[in-house]
Amino acid sequence: MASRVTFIGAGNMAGAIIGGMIDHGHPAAAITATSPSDEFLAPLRARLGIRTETDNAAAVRDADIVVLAVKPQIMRGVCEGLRDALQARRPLVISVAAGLTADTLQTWLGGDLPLVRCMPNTPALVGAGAAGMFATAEVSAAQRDQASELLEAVGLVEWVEEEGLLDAVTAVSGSAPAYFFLMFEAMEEAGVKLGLPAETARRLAIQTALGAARMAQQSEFSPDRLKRNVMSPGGTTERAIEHLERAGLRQTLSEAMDACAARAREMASELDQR
Ligand SMILES: NC(=O)C1=CN([C@@H]2O[C@H](COP(=O)(O)OP(=O)(O)OC[C@H]3O[C@@H](n4cnc5c(N)ncnc54)[C@H](OP(=O)(O)O)[C@@H]3O)[C@@H](O)[C@H]2O)C=CC1
Ligand SMILES: O=C(O)[C@@H]1CCC=N1
Repeated sequence: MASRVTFIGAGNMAGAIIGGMIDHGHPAAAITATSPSDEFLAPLRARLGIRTETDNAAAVRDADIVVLAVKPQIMRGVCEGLRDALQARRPLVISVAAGLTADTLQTWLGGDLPLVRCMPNTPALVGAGAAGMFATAEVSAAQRDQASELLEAVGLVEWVEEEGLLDAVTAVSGSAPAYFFLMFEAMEEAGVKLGLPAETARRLAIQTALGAARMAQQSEFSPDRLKRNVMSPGGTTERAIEHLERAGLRQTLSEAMDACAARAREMASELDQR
């Protein structure tokens, strides 16, 4: 029988994982999502066939897995409201919140629950997610497998053995779809300046990213070698890559990712009011 999974919060991230799970064959009737407003839940219920609830504690009473998917800033109230129901049932709890440590979450939840911290990303919606996962000591091997299975249904899963590394995962994959979307915007704008219709430039840029990603994933060669294969000596790509390197693309990306990970750490200390 499929695990009964309850999502606390039904926004962008929960919606992406739920959509991917259903596409991958998880029965919609075994998925529950909660939100304060039924007005928001009604279309989800109609579109996906999942169960919905406005009462978080009621929604976890028969759950095997509970995914905490609300904004970090409201997580404390949500956890405290769930504490009794979760302590009574002790399901596997998976938090997808950025920058909220397992210690903080355990304190809010009353302690000692099997808790996995997960940093997923929104391409889970199309089955191409990438998630970093960290298991606390309370998580059994079987529960770790359960968490893997859930997230593998919507993409790649990488476990880290040090919780702090989830901040690096946030920089490399959790926040990173936005870096690529920014690049699509910029390439479309540049393509238009070069005379292409916007739609044509957008389609070409996106398809190229998809092709490059698939090649990098399937090839035996490193990204550097694949890059060099495109660069004919004295040709057009060489000119473009020289420009990107001179303009400091690597440094800019590195600084952006440092800022991302630093913000996750900052959020952890801002929100840790145990
Ligand atoms: N978006 C992303 O790409 C990623 C997000 N995350 C993490 O996922 C979490 C959710 O982010 P995201 O999905 O973007 O945020 P959203 O704002 O899209 O979703 C949060 C949802 O929680 C609902 N909500 C608010 N209060 C409650 C409550 N008391 N009980 C139940 N549900 C409630 C909100 O409803 P309403 O709108 O009505 O308030 C909303 O539907 C965050 O912790 C974030 O760090 C992690 C990785 C990637
Ligand atoms: O921007 C954020 O805080 C969340 C976490 C990772 C992606 N979105």
